[in-house]
Amino acid sequence: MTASIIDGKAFAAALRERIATQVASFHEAAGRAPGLAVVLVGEDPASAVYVRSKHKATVAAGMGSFEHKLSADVSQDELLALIDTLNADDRIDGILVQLPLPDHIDERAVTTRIDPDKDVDGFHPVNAGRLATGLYGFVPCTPLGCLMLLKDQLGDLAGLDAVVIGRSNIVGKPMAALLTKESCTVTLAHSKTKDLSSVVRRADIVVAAVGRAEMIKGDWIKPGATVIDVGINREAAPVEGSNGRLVGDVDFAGAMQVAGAVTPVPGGVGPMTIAVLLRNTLVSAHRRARVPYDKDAL
Ligand SMILES: Nc1nc2c(c(=O)[nH]1)N[C@@H](CN(C=O)c1ccc(C(=O)N[C@@H](CCC(=O)O)C(=O)O)cc1)CN2
Repeated sequence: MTASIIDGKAFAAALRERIATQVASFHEAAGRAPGLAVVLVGEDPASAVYVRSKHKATVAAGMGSFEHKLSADVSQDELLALIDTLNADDRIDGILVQLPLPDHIDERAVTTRIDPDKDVDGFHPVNAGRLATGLYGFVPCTPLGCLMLLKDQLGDLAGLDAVVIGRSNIVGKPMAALLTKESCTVTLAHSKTKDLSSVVRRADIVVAAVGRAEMIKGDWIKPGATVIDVGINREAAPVEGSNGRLVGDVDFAGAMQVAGAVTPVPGGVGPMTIAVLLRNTLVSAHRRARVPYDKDAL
């Protein structure tokens, strides 16, 4: 059996096109474009690439992009003061501080300073609480992107057995909450889970978000299962000066022999993160300007 490959890159491109159409309608109705502020602290090369991609995608969708690049030694107080300014700026509907932050800055202090109603990353405890209790709020981009791919692949998820491997606040926990909301039977597995391979073997849906290259083996997968690989791990470069291969948390070749469908790395979940960020920003703009929007198109 050979699984089908879930093309996250194509799905994300189509979502960004639908968003651009709705941005134009919003602009007409509200007299302004939705605005996204992205804050980058320091020079982490991967973060710089992601922030550049966010800027390009924001502008391409017709939104206003407000970039703030701060030096690696900026103080926490200066960063919090910038967030206060962005919270008060009416042109800005969404605020995102790129993670990871330098060690001297407390990530929790930063994410909780963002106005929950502009928190398009969905990392504020108020939004985590809203998701956990079934209230309307912002959902973190990566897990919401995974859910969109799963629903596109499988339709109704009710009654399916799902395992989420990894319990981070950014991916694992919100993913488990989203799947619970879809009436899946959810297991949230982690580094202390006993006999992980048996837990994975029971699942119709596997979401791997552990951050360990190719940890989930092909023979752990239930035949026909849908596998969503959130991991982005760079292998050591084969020759000095070149880039190592990107691999996910799942042994892709092994999973392809058994699963029904698998997301690749790259080109699976990753591109959904930025497309959903635009979606959350557009939704925020509509809510803040009290302009109704077409939920089904997003
Ligand atoms: N404030 C936030 N910080 C971070 C988030 C986040 O959602 N909010 N997520 C990640 C980084 N990230 C976006 O910020 C991101 C990661 C990966 C991709 C992506 O498209 N990946 C490509 C491969 C890219 C490559 O070649 O390296 C893929 O998987 O196809 C987009 C965005 C951490 N920080």
